[in-house]
Amino acid sequence: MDKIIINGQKSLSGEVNISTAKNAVLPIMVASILTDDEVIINKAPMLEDVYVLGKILRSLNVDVIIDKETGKILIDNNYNMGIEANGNLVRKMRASSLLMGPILAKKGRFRISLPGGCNIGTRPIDLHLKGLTALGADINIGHGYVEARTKGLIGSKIYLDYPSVGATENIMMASVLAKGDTIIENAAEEPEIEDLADFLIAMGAKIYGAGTDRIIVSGVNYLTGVEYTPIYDRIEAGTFMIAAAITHSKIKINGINESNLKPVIAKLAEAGVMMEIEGESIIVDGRDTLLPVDIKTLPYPGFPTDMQSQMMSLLSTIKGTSIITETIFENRFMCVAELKRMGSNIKIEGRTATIQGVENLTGAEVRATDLRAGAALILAALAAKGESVISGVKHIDRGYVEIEKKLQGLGVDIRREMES
Ligand SMILES: CC(=O)N[C@H]1[C@@H](OP(=O)(O)OP(=O)(O)OC[C@H]2O[C@@H](n3ccc(=O)[nH]c3=O)[C@H](O)[C@@H]2O)O[C@H](CO)[C@@H](O)[C@@H]1O
Ligand SMILES: C=C(OP(=O)(O)O)C(=O)O
Repeated sequence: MDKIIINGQKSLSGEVNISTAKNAVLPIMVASILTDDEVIINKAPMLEDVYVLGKILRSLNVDVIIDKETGKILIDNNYNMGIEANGNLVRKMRASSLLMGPILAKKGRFRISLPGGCNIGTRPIDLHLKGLTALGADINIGHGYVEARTKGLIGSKIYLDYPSVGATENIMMASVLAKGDTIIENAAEEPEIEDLADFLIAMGAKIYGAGTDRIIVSGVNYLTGVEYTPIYDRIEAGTFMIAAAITHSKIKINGINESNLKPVIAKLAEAGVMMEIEGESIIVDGRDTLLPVDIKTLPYPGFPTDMQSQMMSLLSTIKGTSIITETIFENRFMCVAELKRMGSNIKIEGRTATIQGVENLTGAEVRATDLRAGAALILAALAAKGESVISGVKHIDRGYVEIEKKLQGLGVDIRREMES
Protein backbone atom coordinates (compact mmCIF):
# COMPACT_ATOMS: atom_id res chain seq x y z
CA MET A 1 0.00 0.00 0.00
CA ASP A 2 1.36 3.45 -0.94
CA LYS A 3 2.12 5.95 1.78
CA ILE A 4 2.43 9.72 1.70
CA ILE A 5 5.08 11.22 3.96
CA ILE A 6 4.99 14.92 4.82
CA ASN A 7 7.34 17.09 6.84
CA GLY A 8 5.07 19.86 8.02
CA GLN A 9 5.23 23.55 8.87
CA LYS A 10 6.74 24.64 5.55
CA SER A 11 5.36 27.83 4.05
CA LEU A 12 3.72 27.44 0.61
CA SER A 13 4.30 29.73 -2.37
CA GLY A 14 3.75 29.77 -6.13
CA GLU A 15 0.89 28.52 -8.29
CA VAL A 16 -1.07 25.33 -8.72
CA ASN A 17 -3.30 24.22 -11.61
CA ILE A 18 -6.66 22.62 -10.82
CA SER A 19 -7.83 19.60 -12.83
CA THR A 20 -11.31 19.06 -14.22
CA ALA A 21 -13.86 17.65 -11.79
CA LYS A 22 -14.20 13.97 -10.91
CA ASN A 23 -17.87 14.55 -10.14
CA ALA A 24 -18.41 16.10 -13.57
CA VAL A 25 -16.40 13.65 -15.65
CA LEU A 26 -17.87 10.44 -14.15
CA PRO A 27 -21.51 11.21 -15.14
CA ILE A 28 -20.30 12.55 -18.50
CA MET A 29 -18.43 9.30 -19.23
CA VAL A 30 -21.58 7.35 -18.39
CA ALA A 31 -23.82 9.66 -20.46
CA SER A 32 -21.54 9.07 -23.46
CA ILE A 33 -23.22 5.69 -24.04
CA LEU A 34 -26.48 7.51 -24.89
CA THR A 35 -25.18 8.14 -28.42
CA ASP A 36 -24.06 5.60 -31.02
CA ASP A 37 -21.43 8.10 -32.21
CA GLU A 38 -17.98 8.66 -30.75
CA VAL A 39 -17.59 11.01 -27.79
CA ILE A 40 -14.33 12.79 -26.95
CA ILE A 41 -13.77 14.17 -23.45
CA ASN A 42 -10.87 16.62 -23.28
CA LYS A 43 -8.65 17.49 -20.29
CA ALA A 44 -10.17 14.69 -18.22
CA PRO A 45 -8.65 14.24 -14.75
CA MET A 46 -6.44 11.15 -14.69
CA LEU A 47 -7.83 9.57 -11.52
CA GLU A 48 -8.38 6.05 -10.21
CA ASP A 49 -12.18 6.57 -10.43
CA VAL A 50 -11.86 7.45 -14.13
CA TYR A 51 -9.79 4.31 -14.82
CA VAL A 52 -12.24 2.07 -12.91
CA LEU A 53 -15.24 3.58 -14.73
CA GLY A 54 -13.37 3.03 -18.01
CA LYS A 55 -13.08 -0.69 -17.09
CA ILE A 56 -16.78 -0.81 -16.10
CA LEU A 57 -17.81 0.62 -19.49
CA ARG A 58 -15.49 -1.84 -21.30
CA SER A 59 -17.22 -4.68 -19.43
CA LEU A 60 -20.41 -3.46 -21.17
CA ASN A 61 -18.64 -3.89 -24.51
CA VAL A 62 -18.16 -0.13 -24.91
CA ASP A 63 -14.84 1.02 -26.45
CA VAL A 64 -13.01 3.32 -24.06
CA ILE A 65 -9.56 4.73 -24.76
CA ILE A 66 -7.97 6.81 -22.01
CA ASP A 67 -4.84 8.69 -23.07
CA LYS A 68 -3.02 9.40 -19.82
CA GLU A 69 -0.56 11.79 -21.51
CA THR A 70 -3.12 14.14 -23.06
CA GLY A 71 -6.08 13.52 -20.70
CA LYS A 72 -8.25 12.69 -23.71
CA ILE A 73 -10.94 10.00 -23.35
CA LEU A 74 -12.62 8.41 -26.38
CA ILE A 75 -15.89 6.54 -25.82
CA ASP A 76 -17.78 4.58 -28.47
CA ASN A 77 -20.67 2.31 -27.53
CA ASN A 78 -20.11 0.12 -30.59
CA TYR A 79 -23.85 -0.42 -31.28
CA ASN A 80 -23.77 -3.69 -29.32
CA MET A 81 -23.50 -2.50 -25.75
CA GLY A 82 -24.56 -4.97 -23.06
CA ILE A 83 -27.07 -4.47 -20.24
CA GLU A 84 -24.99 -5.72 -17.33
CA ALA A 85 -21.58 -4.41 -16.29
CA ASN A 86 -19.06 -6.49 -14.33
CA GLY A 87 -20.47 -6.70 -10.77
CA ASN A 88 -17.08 -6.73 -9.01
CA LEU A 89 -16.14 -3.47 -10.70
CA VAL A 90 -19.58 -1.91 -10.18
CA ARG A 91 -19.39 -2.61 -6.43
CA LYS A 92 -16.05 -0.75 -6.32
CA MET A 93 -17.52 2.66 -7.02
CA ARG A 94 -20.71 4.48 -6.05
CA ALA A 95 -20.92 6.43 -9.27
CA SER A 96 -21.61 3.19 -11.19
CA SER A 97 -25.27 3.54 -10.10
CA LEU A 98 -25.41 6.28 -12.75
CA LEU A 99 -25.32 3.56 -15.42
CA MET A 100 -28.97 2.69 -14.72
CA GLY A 101 -30.57 5.67 -16.50
CA PRO A 102 -28.52 5.58 -19.72
CA ILE A 103 -28.58 1.78 -20.16
CA LEU A 104 -32.36 1.75 -19.62
CA ALA A 105 -32.83 4.59 -22.12
CA LYS A 106 -30.67 2.87 -24.76
CA LYS A 107 -31.50 -0.81 -24.27
CA GLY A 108 -34.90 -0.86 -22.53
CA ARG A 109 -33.50 -2.92 -19.66
CA PHE A 110 -30.56 -3.29 -17.29
CA ARG A 111 -29.23 -5.53 -14.55
CA ILE A 112 -26.82 -4.01 -12.07
CA SER A 113 -25.26 -5.05 -8.79
CA LEU A 114 -26.61 -2.99 -5.87
CA PRO A 115 -23.87 -0.47 -5.10
CA GLY A 116 -24.01 -1.11 -1.32
CA GLY A 117 -22.85 1.22 1.44
CA CYS A 118 -19.49 2.90 1.65
CA ASN A 119 -17.34 4.41 4.36
CA ILE A 120 -19.17 7.75 4.48
CA GLY A 121 -22.73 6.37 4.70
CA THR A 122 -25.29 3.82 3.55
CA ARG A 123 -26.09 5.79 0.38
CA PRO A 124 -29.38 4.18 -0.75
CA ILE A 125 -30.61 4.50 -4.36
CA ASP A 126 -34.36 4.62 -3.64
CA LEU A 127 -34.76 8.08 -5.23
CA HIS A 128 -32.99 6.94 -8.43
CA LEU A 129 -35.37 3.98 -8.65
CA LYS A 130 -38.44 6.09 -7.83
CA GLY A 131 -37.56 8.40 -10.72
CA LEU A 132 -36.93 5.58 -13.19
CA THR A 133 -40.20 3.91 -12.15
CA ALA A 134 -42.10 7.17 -12.79
CA LEU A 135 -40.60 7.16 -16.31
CA GLY A 136 -42.05 3.71 -16.95
CA ALA A 137 -39.44 1.23 -15.70
CA ASP A 138 -40.57 -2.00 -14.08
CA ILE A 139 -37.98 -2.60 -11.34
CA ASN A 140 -37.15 -5.74 -9.35
CA ILE A 141 -34.58 -6.03 -6.59
CA GLY A 142 -33.25 -9.39 -5.45
CA HIS A 143 -30.05 -11.33 -4.71
CA GLY A 144 -28.07 -8.07 -4.53
CA TYR A 145 -29.09 -6.93 -8.01
CA VAL A 146 -31.47 -4.37 -9.48
CA GLU A 147 -33.20 -5.42 -12.69
CA ALA A 148 -35.34 -3.10 -14.78
CA ARG A 149 -37.31 -3.30 -17.99
CA THR A 150 -39.41 -0.85 -19.94
CA LYS A 151 -41.56 -0.98 -23.03
CA GLY A 152 -40.47 2.61 -23.66
CA LEU A 153 -39.75 5.48 -21.29
CA ILE A 154 -42.40 8.18 -21.10
CA GLY A 155 -41.87 11.67 -19.68
CA SER A 156 -43.30 12.28 -16.23
CA LYS A 157 -43.40 14.75 -13.34
CA ILE A 158 -41.03 13.62 -10.61
CA TYR A 159 -40.68 15.23 -7.19
CA LEU A 160 -37.49 14.23 -5.39
CA ASP A 161 -37.99 13.91 -1.62
CA TYR A 162 -34.36 15.06 -1.31
CA PRO A 163 -32.26 16.90 -3.93
CA SER A 164 -29.98 13.93 -4.60
CA VAL A 165 -27.19 14.63 -7.09
CA GLY A 166 -27.04 11.09 -8.43
CA ALA A 167 -30.82 10.68 -8.68
CA THR A 168 -31.15 13.99 -10.54
CA GLU A 169 -28.41 12.89 -12.97
CA ASN A 170 -29.88 9.43 -13.49
CA ILE A 171 -33.36 10.78 -14.19
CA MET A 172 -31.99 13.45 -16.50
CA MET A 173 -29.99 10.85 -18.48
CA ALA A 174 -32.95 8.47 -18.71
CA SER A 175 -35.42 11.15 -19.76
CA VAL A 176 -33.41 12.72 -22.61
CA LEU A 177 -34.49 9.84 -24.88
CA ALA A 178 -37.99 9.39 -23.34
CA LYS A 179 -41.21 10.29 -25.14
CA GLY A 180 -42.50 13.72 -24.11
CA ASP A 181 -41.59 16.04 -21.26
CA THR A 182 -40.12 15.20 -17.86
CA ILE A 183 -40.16 17.67 -15.01
CA ILE A 184 -37.81 17.07 -12.07
CA GLU A 185 -38.88 19.06 -9.02
CA ASN A 186 -36.64 19.59 -5.98
CA ALA A 187 -33.76 18.67 -8.28
CA ALA A 188 -30.17 18.97 -7.04
CA GLU A 189 -28.54 22.23 -8.19
CA GLU A 190 -24.84 21.26 -8.07
CA PRO A 191 -22.65 22.79 -10.83
CA GLU A 192 -21.76 19.27 -12.02
CA ILE A 193 -25.44 18.72 -12.89
CA GLU A 194 -25.43 21.83 -15.04
CA ASP A 195 -22.23 20.56 -16.68
CA LEU A 196 -23.83 17.18 -17.42
CA ALA A 197 -26.83 19.01 -18.90
CA ASP A 198 -24.50 21.17 -21.05
CA PHE A 199 -22.81 18.00 -22.29
CA LEU A 200 -26.17 16.38 -23.14
CA ILE A 201 -27.41 19.59 -24.79
CA ALA A 202 -24.25 19.62 -26.94
CA MET A 203 -25.29 16.08 -28.03
CA GLY A 204 -28.73 17.36 -29.05
CA ALA A 205 -30.74 16.90 -25.84
CA LYS A 206 -33.36 19.43 -24.83
CA ILE A 207 -32.88 20.33 -21.16
CA TYR A 208 -34.01 23.52 -19.44
CA GLY A 209 -33.34 24.76 -15.91
CA ALA A 210 -30.35 22.57 -14.96
CA GLY A 211 -28.64 24.26 -12.02
CA THR A 212 -32.03 25.18 -10.54
CA ASP A 213 -34.43 23.05 -8.49
CA ARG A 214 -36.78 22.52 -11.49
CA ILE A 215 -35.39 20.79 -14.55
CA ILE A 216 -37.46 20.20 -17.67
CA VAL A 217 -36.34 17.62 -20.21
CA SER A 218 -38.08 17.31 -23.59
CA GLY A 219 -37.27 13.89 -24.99
CA VAL A 220 -35.55 13.59 -28.40
CA ASN A 221 -35.17 10.57 -30.69
CA TYR A 222 -31.38 10.35 -30.74
CA LEU A 223 -28.22 12.06 -29.57
CA THR A 224 -25.06 12.69 -31.58
CA GLY A 225 -21.35 12.46 -30.77
CA VAL A 226 -19.61 15.45 -29.23
CA GLU A 227 -16.23 16.76 -28.05
CA TYR A 228 -16.46 18.26 -24.57
CA THR A 229 -14.30 19.64 -21.74
CA PRO A 230 -15.73 19.24 -18.20
CA ILE A 231 -15.68 22.02 -15.58
CA TYR A 232 -12.89 22.54 -13.07
CA ASP A 233 -12.95 20.66 -9.78
CA ARG A 234 -14.32 23.04 -7.14
CA ILE A 235 -13.48 20.57 -4.36
CA GLU A 236 -9.84 20.24 -5.44
CA ALA A 237 -9.65 24.05 -5.64
CA GLY A 238 -11.21 24.36 -2.16
CA THR A 239 -8.70 21.84 -0.79
CA PHE A 240 -5.76 23.93 -2.09
CA MET A 241 -7.40 27.09 -0.68
CA ILE A 242 -7.32 25.43 2.72
CA ALA A 243 -3.71 24.35 2.12
CA ALA A 244 -2.83 28.06 1.88
CA ALA A 245 -4.91 28.95 4.96
CA ILE A 246 -3.64 26.14 7.19
CA THR A 247 0.02 26.98 6.43
CA HIS A 248 -0.52 30.77 6.68
CA SER A 249 0.75 31.12 3.14
CA LYS A 250 -0.14 33.00 -0.02
CA ILE A 251 -0.61 31.00 -3.25
CA LYS A 252 -2.32 31.36 -6.61
CA ILE A 253 -4.78 28.68 -7.72
CA ASN A 254 -5.50 28.48 -11.45
CA GLY A 255 -8.66 26.85 -12.80
CA ILE A 256 -11.61 28.02 -10.76
CA ASN A 257 -15.10 29.32 -11.29
CA GLU A 258 -15.86 31.91 -8.61
CA SER A 259 -19.59 31.28 -8.59
CA ASN A 260 -19.18 27.50 -8.01
CA LEU A 261 -16.87 28.22 -5.07
CA LYS A 262 -19.14 30.76 -3.37
CA PRO A 263 -19.94 28.77 -0.20
CA VAL A 264 -16.26 27.92 0.37
CA ILE A 265 -15.08 31.48 -0.34
CA ALA A 266 -17.72 32.85 2.05
CA LYS A 267 -16.64 30.61 4.94
CA LEU A 268 -12.91 31.20 4.43
CA ALA A 269 -13.54 34.96 4.25
CA GLU A 270 -15.47 34.73 7.53
CA ALA A 271 -12.43 32.97 9.02
CA GLY A 272 -10.22 35.87 7.94
CA VAL A 273 -8.59 34.39 4.82
CA MET A 274 -7.92 37.07 2.18
CA MET A 275 -8.91 36.12 -1.37
CA GLU A 276 -8.68 37.90 -4.69
CA ILE A 277 -10.22 36.63 -7.92
CA GLU A 278 -8.36 37.14 -11.20
CA GLY A 279 -10.56 35.65 -13.94
CA GLU A 280 -10.22 31.87 -13.60
CA SER A 281 -7.63 32.17 -10.80
CA ILE A 282 -7.84 32.92 -7.11
CA ILE A 283 -5.06 34.27 -4.91
CA VAL A 284 -5.46 32.95 -1.38
CA ASP A 285 -3.63 34.62 1.49
CA GLY A 286 -3.92 33.01 4.92
CA ARG A 287 -1.20 35.05 6.64
CA ASP A 288 -3.51 37.03 8.93
CA THR A 289 -4.68 35.63 12.26
CA LEU A 290 -7.62 33.33 11.49
CA LEU A 291 -10.89 33.08 13.42
CA PRO A 292 -13.14 30.12 14.30
CA VAL A 293 -16.31 29.63 12.22
CA ASP A 294 -19.39 27.40 12.32
CA ILE A 295 -20.30 25.28 9.30
CA LYS A 296 -23.32 23.25 8.30
CA THR A 297 -23.11 21.08 5.20
CA LEU A 298 -26.07 21.39 2.84
CA PRO A 299 -26.99 20.64 -0.77
CA TYR A 300 -25.62 23.24 -3.23
CA PRO A 301 -25.51 26.25 -2.93
CA GLY A 302 -24.93 25.35 0.74
CA PHE A 303 -21.52 24.39 2.09
CA PRO A 304 -20.38 21.16 0.34
CA THR A 305 -20.06 17.98 2.37
CA ASP A 306 -17.03 17.14 0.19
CA MET A 307 -15.18 20.08 1.84
CA GLN A 308 -16.22 19.30 5.41
CA SER A 309 -13.28 17.11 6.47
CA GLN A 310 -10.75 19.57 5.06
CA MET A 311 -12.40 22.40 7.06
CA MET A 312 -12.18 20.17 10.16
CA SER A 313 -8.38 20.18 9.78
CA LEU A 314 -8.21 23.94 9.28
CA LEU A 315 -10.49 24.69 12.25
CA SER A 316 -8.39 22.33 14.42
CA THR A 317 -5.57 24.87 14.05
CA ILE A 318 -7.60 28.05 14.70
CA LYS A 319 -7.76 29.32 18.29
CA GLY A 320 -11.31 29.29 19.70
CA THR A 321 -14.38 27.07 19.27
CA SER A 322 -15.84 26.08 15.89
CA ILE A 323 -18.83 23.85 15.25
CA ILE A 324 -19.38 21.66 12.19
CA THR A 325 -22.76 20.06 11.51
CA GLU A 326 -22.82 17.36 8.81
CA THR A 327 -26.32 16.94 7.38
CA ILE A 328 -25.65 14.97 4.16
CA PHE A 329 -23.76 11.76 5.04
CA GLU A 330 -24.21 10.04 8.41
CA ASN A 331 -20.64 8.78 8.69
CA ARG A 332 -18.44 11.60 7.54
CA PHE A 333 -16.54 12.30 10.75
CA MET A 334 -14.18 9.39 10.33
CA CYS A 335 -11.16 11.65 9.92
CA VAL A 336 -11.69 12.86 13.49
CA ALA A 337 -10.12 9.85 15.20
CA GLU A 338 -7.04 10.26 13.00
CA LEU A 339 -6.91 14.05 13.47
CA LYS A 340 -6.94 13.45 17.22
CA ARG A 341 -3.79 11.36 16.80
CA MET A 342 -2.22 14.52 15.42
CA GLY A 343 -3.28 16.54 18.47
CA SER A 344 -6.69 17.93 17.39
CA ASN A 345 -9.23 18.63 20.11
CA ILE A 346 -12.61 17.57 18.64
CA LYS A 347 -15.75 16.24 20.33
CA ILE A 348 -18.45 14.50 18.32
CA GLU A 349 -22.09 14.33 19.33
CA GLY A 350 -24.34 12.84 16.68
CA ARG A 351 -23.94 14.90 13.56
CA THR A 352 -22.14 17.77 15.29
CA ALA A 353 -18.41 18.22 15.87
CA THR A 354 -17.13 20.80 18.34
CA ILE A 355 -13.58 21.81 17.58
CA GLN A 356 -11.28 23.62 20.00
CA GLY A 357 -8.36 24.99 18.05
CA VAL A 358 -4.93 23.92 19.33
CA GLU A 359 -1.60 25.75 19.21
CA ASN A 360 0.19 23.03 17.26
CA LEU A 361 -0.69 19.79 15.51
CA THR A 362 2.00 17.12 15.65
CA GLY A 363 3.04 14.67 12.93
CA ALA A 364 1.79 11.09 13.38
CA GLU A 365 1.10 7.84 11.53
CA VAL A 366 -2.50 8.11 10.31
CA ARG A 367 -4.82 6.33 7.89
CA ALA A 368 -7.16 7.78 5.28
CA THR A 369 -10.53 6.03 5.52
CA ASP A 370 -12.16 7.82 2.58
CA LEU A 371 -11.27 10.36 -0.09
CA ARG A 372 -11.92 13.63 1.74
CA ALA A 373 -10.72 12.23 5.09
CA GLY A 374 -7.45 11.58 3.26
CA ALA A 375 -7.35 15.17 1.99
CA ALA A 376 -7.99 16.39 5.53
CA LEU A 377 -5.04 14.37 6.86
CA ILE A 378 -2.73 15.77 4.19
CA LEU A 379 -3.82 19.30 5.13
CA ALA A 380 -3.32 18.63 8.84
CA ALA A 381 0.13 17.21 8.07
CA LEU A 382 1.08 20.42 6.21
CA ALA A 383 0.50 22.34 9.44
CA ALA A 384 1.85 19.73 11.86
CA LYS A 385 5.22 19.79 13.58
CA GLY A 386 7.45 16.97 12.31
CA GLU A 387 6.74 14.00 10.08
CA SER A 388 3.35 12.51 9.24
CA VAL A 389 2.92 9.19 7.46
CA ILE A 390 -0.46 8.79 5.76
CA SER A 391 -1.62 5.35 4.63
CA GLY A 392 -4.85 4.50 2.74
CA VAL A 393 -3.61 6.63 -0.16
CA LYS A 394 -5.79 4.67 -2.63
CA HIS A 395 -8.76 6.67 -1.32
CA ILE A 396 -6.97 9.96 -2.06
CA ASP A 397 -6.01 8.80 -5.57
CA ARG A 398 -9.73 8.37 -6.38
CA GLY A 399 -10.20 12.12 -6.47
CA TYR A 400 -6.94 14.09 -6.53
CA VAL A 401 -4.68 14.18 -9.59
CA GLU A 402 -1.00 13.82 -8.57
CA ILE A 403 -1.59 15.54 -5.25
CA GLU A 404 1.95 15.10 -4.02
CA LYS A 405 3.42 16.60 -7.23
CA LYS A 406 1.07 19.60 -7.03
CA LEU A 407 2.02 20.18 -3.38
CA GLN A 408 5.73 19.72 -4.15
CA GLY A 409 5.33 22.49 -6.73
CA LEU A 410 4.12 24.76 -3.90
CA GLY A 411 7.18 23.96 -1.77
CA VAL A 412 5.79 21.21 0.46
CA ASP A 413 8.20 18.55 1.71
CA ILE A 414 6.09 15.58 0.59
CA ARG A 415 6.89 12.24 -0.97
CA ARG A 416 5.11 9.02 -1.85
CA GLU A 417 6.49 5.63 -0.89
CA MET A 418 5.21 3.11 -3.37
CA GLU A 419 4.18 -0.36 -2.35
CA SER A 420 7.13 -2.66 -3.00
C1 LIG B 1 -19.91 11.09 -8.08
C2 LIG B 1 -20.53 12.22 -7.36
O1 LIG B 1 -20.99 13.17 -7.95
N1 LIG B 1 -20.53 12.14 -6.02
C3 LIG B 1 -21.09 13.24 -5.24
C4 LIG B 1 -22.59 13.06 -5.14
O2 LIG B 1 -22.84 11.80 -4.54
P1 LIG B 1 -24.32 11.20 -4.58
O3 LIG B 1 -24.94 11.48 -5.89
O4 LIG B 1 -24.21 9.78 -4.15
O5 LIG B 1 -25.01 12.06 -3.43
P2 LIG B 1 -26.56 12.33 -3.23
O6 LIG B 1 -26.80 13.78 -3.43
O7 LIG B 1 -27.34 11.36 -4.01
O8 LIG B 1 -26.72 11.97 -1.69
C5 LIG B 1 -27.10 12.93 -0.73
C6 LIG B 1 -27.93 12.28 0.36
O9 LIG B 1 -29.11 11.73 -0.19
C7 LIG B 1 -29.27 10.38 0.22
N2 LIG B 1 -29.92 9.62 -0.86
C8 LIG B 1 -29.42 9.68 -2.13
C9 LIG B 1 -30.00 8.97 -3.14
C10 LIG B 1 -31.15 8.19 -2.86
O10 LIG B 1 -31.72 7.51 -3.71
N3 LIG B 1 -31.61 8.14 -1.58
C11 LIG B 1 -31.04 8.85 -0.56
O11 LIG B 1 -31.48 8.79 0.58
C12 LIG B 1 -27.82 9.91 0.48
O12 LIG B 1 -27.78 8.80 1.31
C13 LIG B 1 -27.21 11.15 1.10
O13 LIG B 1 -27.52 11.20 2.45
O14 LIG B 1 -23.13 14.12 -4.36
C14 LIG B 1 -22.66 14.13 -3.00
C15 LIG B 1 -23.39 15.24 -2.26
O15 LIG B 1 -23.02 16.47 -2.75
C16 LIG B 1 -21.14 14.30 -2.99
O16 LIG B 1 -20.67 14.16 -1.67
C17 LIG B 1 -20.46 13.27 -3.86
O17 LIG B 1 -19.10 13.59 -4.01
C1 LIG C 1 -18.06 11.21 -1.76
C2 LIG C 1 -17.35 11.52 -2.83
O1 LIG C 1 -17.40 10.87 -4.02
P1 LIG C 1 -18.22 9.56 -4.47
O2 LIG C 1 -19.64 9.94 -4.57
O3 LIG C 1 -17.63 9.26 -5.82
O4 LIG C 1 -17.96 8.51 -3.43
C3 LIG C 1 -16.43 12.69 -2.86
O5 LIG C 1 -16.03 13.07 -3.97
O6 LIG C 1 -16.09 13.22 -1.79
